Amino acid sequence: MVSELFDPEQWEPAELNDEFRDITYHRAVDSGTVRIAFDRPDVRNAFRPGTVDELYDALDHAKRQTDVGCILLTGNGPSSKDGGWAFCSGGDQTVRGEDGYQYEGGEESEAQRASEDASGQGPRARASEQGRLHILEVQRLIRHIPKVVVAVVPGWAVGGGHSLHVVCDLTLASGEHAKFLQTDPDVASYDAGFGSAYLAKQIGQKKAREVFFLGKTYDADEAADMGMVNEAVPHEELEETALEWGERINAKSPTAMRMLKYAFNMTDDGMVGQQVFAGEATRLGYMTDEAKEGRDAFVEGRDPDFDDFPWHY
Ligand SMILES: CC(C)(COP(=O)(O)OP(=O)(O)OC[C@H]1O[C@@H](n2cnc3c(N)ncnc32)[C@H](O)[C@@H]1OP(=O)(O)O)[C@@H](O)C(=O)NCCC(=O)NCCSC(=O)c1cc(O)c2ccccc2c1O
Repeated sequence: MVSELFDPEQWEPAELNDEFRDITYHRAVDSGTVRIAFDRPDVRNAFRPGTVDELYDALDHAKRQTDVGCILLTGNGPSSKDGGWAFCSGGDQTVRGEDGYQYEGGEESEAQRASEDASGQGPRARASEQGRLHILEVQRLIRHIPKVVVAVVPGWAVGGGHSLHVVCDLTLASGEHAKFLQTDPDVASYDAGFGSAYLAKQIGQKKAREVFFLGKTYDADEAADMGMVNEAVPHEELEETALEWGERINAKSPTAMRMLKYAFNMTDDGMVGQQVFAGEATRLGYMTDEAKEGRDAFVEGRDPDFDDFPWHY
């Protein structure tokens, strides 16, 4: 069983799924939606460095599927130990070293080993001696991926797990079991980027400071009232609803959705936000006959003739 809320009739294993150890990766049978799930329910889906590598690989794979418009990010459950549910409880504190989270011996998955072999460069420093904080790379991938990423929260979203839901485009939460909590300062950590500053853009400065400085736990309805959760639904309906959201999203224009996501990002993302948006504007430009004329003229060794193309206003 993948997860108690997982309906096996709706999903098939995605490429790479069999090679993952700490996550599962599925593709919807009937729509362009994928489901990526933390799969360490007995530790509230805490992530270790290998988990983060797998998450990055799955997201990067999903990014390159041109028939996929929606990514669901969730946590499998419940815990076999106590029946508790979690989206993600952040970095696994048992493998936290002095400079980040440490790989344990043999933690690399088959997928990582395969990708290292395929590079032809021998083992890269992926499973390194260095501590890692590369969940931040995952955050940036979620932020820039040209698809809608939905955090589907069946239980605890805590610490770095809370920050992950913040950076997702939408959050759908279990009415009964979802709980939102920031423990970063309890364990002397701080996500000083999307996890805090961007959260303040979502729920306001006072509330964001309350989340970190008082460390209260919020249920799904409270989190929705605060503006960091889109909707709370009955636990049993969580994944069904998430799949419906995926279908709604996939029915829309891919270009419009991509441009909208980057437009929403741009005001907060500085020059990188402008670059990402502008890159898509360039792509649209490349698709015009006007651009083809510029390219063809160069290739054919003649002056370009733009006379037929208007100066739009
Ligand atoms: C999540 C909890 C609030 C749940 O409490 P509950 O009482 O329901 O459950 P238990 O506490 O009994 O937990 C069950 C079981 O899971 C283990 N566990 C839970 N969380 C973790 C964890 N994060 N790491 C390791 N293990 C965990 C727990 O020990 C129990 O094991 P047993 O063997 O006893 O069964 C509560 O568990 C909790 O508060 N967890 C810790 C949350 C936390 O502090 N997370 C880390 C925050 S820092 C972070 O995530 C982070 C990561 C980064 O990579 C960053 C990078 C850059 C900047 C910042 C980063 C950052 O802040």
